Amino acid sequence: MATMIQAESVSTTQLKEIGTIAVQEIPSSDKPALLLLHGEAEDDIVGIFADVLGQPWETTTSLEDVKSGPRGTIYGMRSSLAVSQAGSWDRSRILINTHCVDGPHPRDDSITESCDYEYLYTVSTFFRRDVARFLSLILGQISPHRDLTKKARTTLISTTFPDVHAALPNLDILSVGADAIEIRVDLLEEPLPDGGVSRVPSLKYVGEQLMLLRQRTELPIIYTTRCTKENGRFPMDDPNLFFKYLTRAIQWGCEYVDVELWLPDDIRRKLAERKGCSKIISAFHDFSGNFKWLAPETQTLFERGAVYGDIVKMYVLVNSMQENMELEYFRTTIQTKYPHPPFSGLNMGPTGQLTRTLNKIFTPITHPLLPMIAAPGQLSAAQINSALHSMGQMPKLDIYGIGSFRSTSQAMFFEKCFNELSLPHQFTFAERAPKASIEYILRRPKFGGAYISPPLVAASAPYLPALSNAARAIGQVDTVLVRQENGQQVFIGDNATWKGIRATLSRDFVPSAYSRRAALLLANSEADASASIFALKSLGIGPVYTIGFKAKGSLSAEVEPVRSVEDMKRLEQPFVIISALPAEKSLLVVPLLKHYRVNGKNGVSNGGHGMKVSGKVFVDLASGPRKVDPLGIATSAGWTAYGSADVSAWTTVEMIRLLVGQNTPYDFVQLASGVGRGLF
Ligand SMILES: O=C1C[C@@](O)(C(=O)O)C[C@@H](O)[C@@H]1O
Repeated sequence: MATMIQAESVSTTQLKEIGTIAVQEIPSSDKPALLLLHGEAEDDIVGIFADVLGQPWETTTSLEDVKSGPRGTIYGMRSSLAVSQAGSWDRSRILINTHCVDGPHPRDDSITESCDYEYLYTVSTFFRRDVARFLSLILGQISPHRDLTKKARTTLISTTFPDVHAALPNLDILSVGADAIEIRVDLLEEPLPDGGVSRVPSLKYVGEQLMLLRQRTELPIIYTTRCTKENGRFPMDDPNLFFKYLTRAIQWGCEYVDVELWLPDDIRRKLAERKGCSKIISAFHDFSGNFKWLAPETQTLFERGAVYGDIVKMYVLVNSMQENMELEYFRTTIQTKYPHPPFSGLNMGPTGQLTRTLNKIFTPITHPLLPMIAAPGQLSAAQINSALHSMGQMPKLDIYGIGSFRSTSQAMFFEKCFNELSLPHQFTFAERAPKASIEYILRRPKFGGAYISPPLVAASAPYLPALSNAARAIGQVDTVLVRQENGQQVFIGDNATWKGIRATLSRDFVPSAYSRRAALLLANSEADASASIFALKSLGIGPVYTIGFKAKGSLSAEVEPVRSVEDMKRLEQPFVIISALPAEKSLLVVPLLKHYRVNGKNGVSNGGHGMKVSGKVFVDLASGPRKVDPLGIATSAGWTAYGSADVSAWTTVEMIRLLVGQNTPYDFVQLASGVGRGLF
């Protein structure tokens, strides 16, 4: 069975001898079993889902075929046919209703109700990465919540648009520094034929608004139906209205669903039972001005929220500084008593702004480009950072970019990002000088971290004794972090490049698409390929065949060199090809791309037995001028192709997260580079 790398942990006690790397068995049932319902003549979506999943697919007219067919095959069926046979459906597969919003068929909510999930899409502009994100979440193959709970501080941007269309042009800027984005469903204003707006937007309207937002952002979405008593517009006379709208949010694959604490227990329980991979934020707001943080009932409120909440949020309107002190006392005592679930607590109103800077879990932020603030006293990310700095909570650090001339545009991006977020840090770019220069920079008094491009060979840097698991296994450090351990400052050598490669690979494919499939890797040396091997192994890839080098290090298990045409003939068909060759050798990959070309439309080829098999992925890590265009050739041969600009942008996102704890959307990195698709 394939092995998967556990790459997250940073070990500061293990020194950098080539030790064993932590591995974890991939669950055997990692190929999901799905049945997709689709509209008449809209079965293309089944092929796309299957392609994203890396699984074969079939369309059928009978549920009996679906039950007896291979589990790994994705089945598609016209929704009208499924409805007539629904009585005999045994729920042995995850049932997803797909609906084409700009297609000819009206959406039938009764079909949605009988399905586990619903996927809404447009064909006029299609977003394959949205399919990958939706499937990865509902299948539990990614966990944004788990990732966010590891961050020291998290924020959410609360959008207050009556129509999401208005947000789209500025979305990348709005979301710089945000870890999640909130859609205030209660603030959406659905236009009515009579020129007015509906009191409660219809599910159809809400679904389409959510779809639009999700197509344009990679941030986890928080879906909120705020009630009238808590500064929202959702009427409170019928709690079932909340149940209906929040259930749909789960079916649409929202990462977070905001569930107000006043809702009856059975509604909150049923939502928790159905939440699947979505997370619940238990929400409580008090605008009375009489709330007491230190009253015994306040702890009870937290405990009630914690029953079904993955996060408990308690926000109250205050008038005095004293109440800020009381909240901070409550925060410390409650999280000492109950470290889980995380507590997001703050005081609203101008007096409470201090607590908006001290809260560390999902602090709501606003942005000058939003039409209005969502609640009294809300601050922007930049305002919070400035306040934290002035209170001594965010000391100024010197962050370095150490590298060659080629990477100076990355340096400019760091500067832009610091400015946009009002971070107090100083960014300095240092040209890589011989030998001791990196060690010298590390010893500067305010050294706060660095990225190093091209990366440093870990074994050549005795001044970096602590390495992350990834840096140790890959043998290369591209990011140096400064952490406090037992009151001591420690430098940690980390590697962000493998995460950039992994993020690129999983942009249009779910992680399980890679599991147990073969990969082909071309490079001049093992060092050039090791971040790719690590990324592939983290996705549970099967055998990795190499051309140009033989792997000998800690990542060499299941990595085999291809030395001859005979070897080539017995190779398993590769699902992914990565070229880590320099630009001038790029053309060497071309015959392979053509040999393993993907036949048919959209990279979907017929695999025999009436089954259609899925497409493949090509990544070219080379940058600089070249004689041929491997990406163009790959695309026309049916491959889904990515270049070094994609990988670099994802790597930059990861570096900024590691070095200054801020989230910058991939699209913002692309945008700020100002040069077409690429930064570097
Ligand atoms: O719950 C909250 C917090 C909030 O009310 C605030 O105080 O910032 C803003 C709302 O959009 C969000 O749902």
